[in-house]
Amino acid sequence: MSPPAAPLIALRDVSYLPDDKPVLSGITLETDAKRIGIVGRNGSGKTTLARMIAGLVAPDKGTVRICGADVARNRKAALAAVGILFQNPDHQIIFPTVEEEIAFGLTQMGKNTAEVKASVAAILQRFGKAHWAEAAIHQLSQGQRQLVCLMSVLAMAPRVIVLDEPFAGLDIPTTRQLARVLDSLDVCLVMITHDPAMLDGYDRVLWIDAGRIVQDGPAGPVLAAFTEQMKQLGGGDDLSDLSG
Ligand SMILES: Nc1ncnc2c1ncn2[C@@H]1O[C@H](COP(=O)(O)OP(=O)(O)OP(=O)(O)O)[C@@H](O)[C@H]1O
Repeated sequence: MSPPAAPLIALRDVSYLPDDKPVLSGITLETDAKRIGIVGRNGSGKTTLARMIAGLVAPDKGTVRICGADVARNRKAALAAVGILFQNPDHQIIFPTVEEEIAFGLTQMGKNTAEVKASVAAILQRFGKAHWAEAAIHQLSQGQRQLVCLMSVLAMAPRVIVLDEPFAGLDIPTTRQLARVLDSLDVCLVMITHDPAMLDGYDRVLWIDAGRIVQDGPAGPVLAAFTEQMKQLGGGDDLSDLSG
């Protein structure tokens, strides 16, 4: 009998304490769910958690494994297991043309020149964007640049994709088009958002506050409780959270 497959996502008692400041505390999440949402107020730790799941931030305590790989320590395994899409495509893009940008991650994974070329062509073809290959990225719109980032991630065929508010700053049609692309993907999506509607139909939602999980469960009840509390807080006049 073969050993049981490792969970898609396994965070065990994870904490992150830069300069002894608890940004994340005691986060545990073990799941094979395909659609996971993360909600929470500004500064609650969502982006830090996203970066940790993607292996870009190492925990000070606990372990983060994606498909069995310790993503902070094994970067090559991390690249194959998990991809991340940031809110602002300009924080992700480093190359001047679309094909160079998509090729980068594939090269990092150790693929040879022919494999990289074939994968870049295949992903552009899949999205009907073969004509973008040599396009200058800075001449594309923000939505188009976000699509380049998504294609770069998908070309690497990760099992898990972390999305950190991927629609912020995009117009309604672009948001809906990209959301449909994401919905159609047979991969695990971990979506961070301030918009509960984006998590409609999700399997599981984590609500984090001050770096801790305050609720973790099916989307319906967690989002209802979260929305209610956000409305209550928004109804008050206390701006102390925003004081510098
Ligand atoms: N390396 C670090 N050193 C010190 N503080 C940090 C570090 N990383 C994150 N923080 C702090 O941790 C808190 C959580 O930040 P994070 O960006 O994860 O929150 P967030 O929930 O994504 O916020 P937002 O919704 O506003 O994007 C912030 O106060 C941030 O300044």
